[in-house]
This record gives sequence, C-alpha cells and structure tokens, in this order.
Amino acid sequence: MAEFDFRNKINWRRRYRSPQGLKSEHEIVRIFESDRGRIVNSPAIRRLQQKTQVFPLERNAAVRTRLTHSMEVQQVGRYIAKEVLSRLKERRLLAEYGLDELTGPFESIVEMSCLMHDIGNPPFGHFGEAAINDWFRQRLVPADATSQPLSGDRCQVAVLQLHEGEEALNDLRRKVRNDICQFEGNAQGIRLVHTLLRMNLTWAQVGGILKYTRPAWFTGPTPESHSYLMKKPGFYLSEEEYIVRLRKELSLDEYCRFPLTWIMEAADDISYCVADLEDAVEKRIFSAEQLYQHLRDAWGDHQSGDLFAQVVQNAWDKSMTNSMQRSVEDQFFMYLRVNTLNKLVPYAAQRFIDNLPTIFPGCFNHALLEDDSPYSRLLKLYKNVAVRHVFSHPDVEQLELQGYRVIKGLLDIYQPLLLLGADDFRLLVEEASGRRLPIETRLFHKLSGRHRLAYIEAMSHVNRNDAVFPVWEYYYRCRLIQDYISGMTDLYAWDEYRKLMAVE
Ligand SMILES: Nc1nc(=O)c2ncn([C@H]3C[C@H](O)[C@@H](CO)O3)c2[nH]1
Ligand SMILES: O=P(O)(O)OP(=O)(O)OP(=O)(O)O
Ligand SMILES: [Mg+2]
Repeated sequence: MAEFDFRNKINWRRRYRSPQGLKSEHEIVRIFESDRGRIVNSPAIRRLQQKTQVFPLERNAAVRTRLTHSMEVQQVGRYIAKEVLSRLKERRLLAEYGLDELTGPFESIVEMSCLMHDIGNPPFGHFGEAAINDWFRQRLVPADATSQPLSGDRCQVAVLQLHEGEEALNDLRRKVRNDICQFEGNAQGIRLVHTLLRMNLTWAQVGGILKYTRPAWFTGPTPESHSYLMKKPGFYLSEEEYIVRLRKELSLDEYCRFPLTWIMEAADDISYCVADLEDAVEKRIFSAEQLYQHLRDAWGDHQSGDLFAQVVQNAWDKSMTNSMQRSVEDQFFMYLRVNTLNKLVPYAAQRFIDNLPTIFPGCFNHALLEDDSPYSRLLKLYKNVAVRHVFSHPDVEQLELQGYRVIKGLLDIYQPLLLLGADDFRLLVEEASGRRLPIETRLFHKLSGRHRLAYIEAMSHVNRNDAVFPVWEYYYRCRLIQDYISGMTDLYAWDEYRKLMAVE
C-alpha cells in the first residue's frame, strides 16, 4: 500500500451537478480544463487588472497590477509543479504516489490556484482590509463579546449584544461579531468562487486556494501544531458548512491544508520578491545600481561563492558587461530573475518532496521557503529591502492613506443600510419601500445584483420565527456590504467615493 495516494486528494468532483462514476485519464483532464475555462473567464479575474499590487492607482502600465502579478505567479507555480513531478518520475515514484495519470491535473490545479490566489483581495490591498476591519470593529467591538454579557458592551447593534441567560444565542452573536471584523482577502476568495460567483469548481481546485485554515470567528490561542497554517483567517462563518464538506472531500483534518497550496504559496513568494524591486526601479524610486547596493548592504557578510554571489552579484556583473547592448536595468532584472528562479524553484520542489509525510495530510506548519537555509535568507533579503526602501516611500504611503480613507468613506456612505431594522431592510429587498426610505432605496439599488442574490439565498435558509433570525439577518447584511465594497477595483472605489461625496 502506497504511503501517499494522490488519487484520494485530487478530487475532480464538484458540489453541484458533479460528473459521476469512474473517469478515464482523458476525462479527468477535461474536467480540469473546464475549471480553467471557468476561472480564466470569470469577472473577478478581470478585475485584478485594476487592483493594487504595490503601487495604488498606478498609471504606468509597465508596473504590475494584481493581474500581471498573478500571471507571473502562475508561471512560477507551473515551473515548481513540473520540477516536483520530474523529480518524482526520476525516482520512479509517480505510480507509487498515484500520480502517473494525474500529472496534467496536478499542474493545472497549481497553475489555476496561482492565478486565483489574490481573487478576493479588496481595493488597496492590505489597507483596504484594514479599513474594513477598523470600521466594523468600531461598531461591533468584538472584544466586548466576552464569555459573559458585559454591562458596558460597546456594540452599537442591539441584536448583536449579549444577554443574560441566552447562551446559545450569545455564542452565535459572539461568532458573528468576530467574523465580520476579520475580513481577509483569502477568505473572501473562497466566498467569491463558491458563494458569490457559484463557479462550481472541483473540490481539488478550491482546495488549492484555501491558504489559511483559521475560521474567521475563531478566538483564543491557535494550537501550536497549526500556528502557521492558522496565521490568518481563511474562511468565514457563511462558508463554514461548505468548508466542512470540502475537508471531507479532500481527506483533510481540521485546520489542515490541501498539499498543492504550499506550491502556490512558494510561487507567490518567489514571484513578488524580485518583481516588487523591479517595479520600484521602473517607478524611479531607486536605480538598479542603488538597488544592488541596498541588497549588498542588507546581506551583510559576503563570502565568495555564497548564494548572494551566485544570484545577485552574478546578475550585476553580467549586466555590467552588457553584451546584449540593452539597458543595464533590463539586463540586471533579467539575470536576477533567472538566477533567483534557478535556485529557489528546485529548492522549493525538493522541500515539497522531502516533507510529503506532513504535506500530504496537510499539517506541515511552515511555508516551503521559510527555514534557515540560504534560499530562505535570499527571499527575506529581497523582502526586507522592499519594506525598507519601497513600501515606506512617501508617495506609496500617501496613496495608501488615501486608499484607507476611500474605503472608510464608502462604508460611511453605505452605513444607512446597516442602520435599518430587519423589517425595513426587507422592504428594500422586496422592492416595496415605496416613497419611504429614499436614501436607503437608492443605496440599495447601487449594490450588485449578484451580491443581493447571495443575501437573498442565504436568508432563504433562515426561519423568520427563529430566535437566531435577527442575528443571521444582520450578519448577511454586513457580508453584503463587504462583498460589494471589497469587489470594487481601486479605480472604481476611488471614482465612487468622489461621486458620492459630491466633489465632482
Ligand atoms: N504598498 C505596499 N505596502 C505594504 O506595506 C506592503 N506589504 C506587502 N506589500 C506587497 C508586497 C507583495 O507584492 C504583496 C504581498 O505581500 O504585497 C505591500 N505593498
Ligand atoms: O499578496 P497579498 O497582499 O495577499 O499578501 P501576502 O503576502 O500574499 O499575504 P497573504 O498570506 O495574506 O496572502
Ligand atoms: Mg495573498
């Protein structure tokens, strides 16, 4: 009996209208081709072209957006996947691991996970995330939802305040308050592909983007054994039932990850570390020569023949000889990227293979490129230089503050929808508000139909007479607002904000 049988992991079935019975290799390949079509053609992928990677609202099209970044991650992911499979083939392990007829799907799942990995990111990246969470935290104050009701609970929403003697309801209120204040791009990605866009992808393909395994409502310390995997929230209460099923379909224990996700994560790390620096040069934040100096200074002790010499020094030396008669900057980045990939990709692939005993069940509690090797040190070097010299650049920080302000401003504008009682909100949903609620009606009309449908569908499963009804209703209303605002591109959010503030 093989140690790892990937046929039990690469589950090609779907939640709805799934292909039935046994499938040939050819048929399984077609199922994953169908996933590719669904992903590449989805509006959420297209919206990535106007979302920030590092530089918000960038007009220079040579600077990366989330979409061009994701295409690069896809390429690196494919390279790692091929490397893993070639190594297994050399060691005659493909058949033993149940992969001999699944190499195509293996690569495809990795590629598409990479292309989708940022699909749920809100406008303005981490600043958008922070703005959403700060705004809701000020109103729901999850810290006051302690084990017993507090007399001075600062939660501004009456239906979410805890009450003496209502244990079960209080548990739900506590969960909801925490969940709503933990908006996170990866969790939103799961919600987007499953609930909002109903892409009905294979279980394996969704497994590939479940990056963190902490429920968003989770409070208290995470188990040491899964601390890395639970570093951030990975899914919301609204998708809890779906994730339970996903885990079952992929044979994953609680808080465990799908094996191919480690490859997506490594591809992202390898890809953006050089790309962010290249974009900074394109933006004239520093020159290639200044960057080379920053990298030299940050590496510290130089030894001839060490990884820095093989990758960075070598790239610089080659670009200086400039045998191709091209710009030094272009040459430098070409060599830097090639040298970096040539070192980090094989290393990530080998780490994946060496750690299969814990990666296969999903409990390897690190990133592939996070250890005390020179390879991880190189990755960290790039990231440190970016943090010190790029992300903290005054122009970048100025735009980030504006992005934060825009998201908070939009939430303020839509706040009237969250101040309504459940009955009034129902009038809006049923288009029955007449001339009452003029502002709320207009705000409601601006929400996307797709998001409104998700609210209606979620509420159709909650009985109006149940005590939990007002809590779930408010929860899904908050989700609706977060879905709408996080689904905007940077530019759309910026334009909406200005229009609704009536400044133009
Ligand atoms: N503008 C900006 N400010 C930050 O504080 C920051 N931190 C990380 N990043 C970029 C790096 C990767 O491309 C990508 C993933 O980390 O996001 C940032 N970008
Ligand atoms: O690319 P981002 O902005 O999602 O940032 P990250 O460094 O990939 O972080 P995460 O682990 O939250 O996806
Ligand atoms: Mg990410």
